[in-house]
Amino acid sequence: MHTAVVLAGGRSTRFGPRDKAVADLAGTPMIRRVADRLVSVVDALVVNCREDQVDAIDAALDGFPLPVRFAVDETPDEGPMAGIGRGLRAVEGEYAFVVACDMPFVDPGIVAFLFERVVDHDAAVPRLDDEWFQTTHAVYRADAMADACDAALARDDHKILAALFEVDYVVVDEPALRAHGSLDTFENVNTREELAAAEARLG
Ligand SMILES: Nc1nc2c(ncn2[C@@H]2O[C@H](COP(=O)(O)OP(=O)(O)OP(=O)(O)O)[C@@H](O)[C@H]2O)c(=O)[nH]1
Ligand SMILES: [Mg+2]
Repeated sequence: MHTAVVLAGGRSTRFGPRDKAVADLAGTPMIRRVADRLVSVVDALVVNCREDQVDAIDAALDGFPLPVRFAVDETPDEGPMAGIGRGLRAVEGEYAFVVACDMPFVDPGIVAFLFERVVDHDAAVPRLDDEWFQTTHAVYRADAMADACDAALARDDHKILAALFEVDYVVVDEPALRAHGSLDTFENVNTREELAAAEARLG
């Protein structure tokens, strides 16, 4: 049983007045594009967001073929790591792929490979040459990482790496990632300009 946890609890401040999670990207809400890319590699979807986002996201996911569950932030605006922990608590299986709602080119081949690499560990985290850990595009053992998130938050540390470094993680490097899919998987849409660029690529 593999789950995807889609993080959508941010305020999209660089994007503008509206929520990028449900922004139209070439005719499809962004979060729906992310979800649709994952149908072949997971069995269920968990969406982490604020209460005030639920109706719009639920509408965007209307007719999605897998079970969808919402994991609403108890306290909003605690940062993405709090969202990861909250989302992972709602996961039923052992492992979950955590992904930001603004990664519309997420590659199922790479996701499947991360699920392979995480076996016997608590996390499989991509890291490209000369870049930092892709913690919002990683597979986690749900209970271990949720515990690590709670522990970090309890000491008022909101950094994702503070939680990650508490668990047994493996780094998945660029050559391995390239062998399993397109690095476009990590592209994320933060601004209107990036939305236009993504739209252009989708033709
Ligand atoms: N639950 C929760 N998720 C968050 C929070 N902040 C960011 N996220 C999510 O983390 C992911 C990466 O964050 P960003 O790309 O910075 O998105 P954002 O914070 O909405 O956008 P900006 O306001 O422009 O930084 C996105 O999927 C966000 O929805 C938060 O405070 N709580
Ligand atoms: Mg942000």
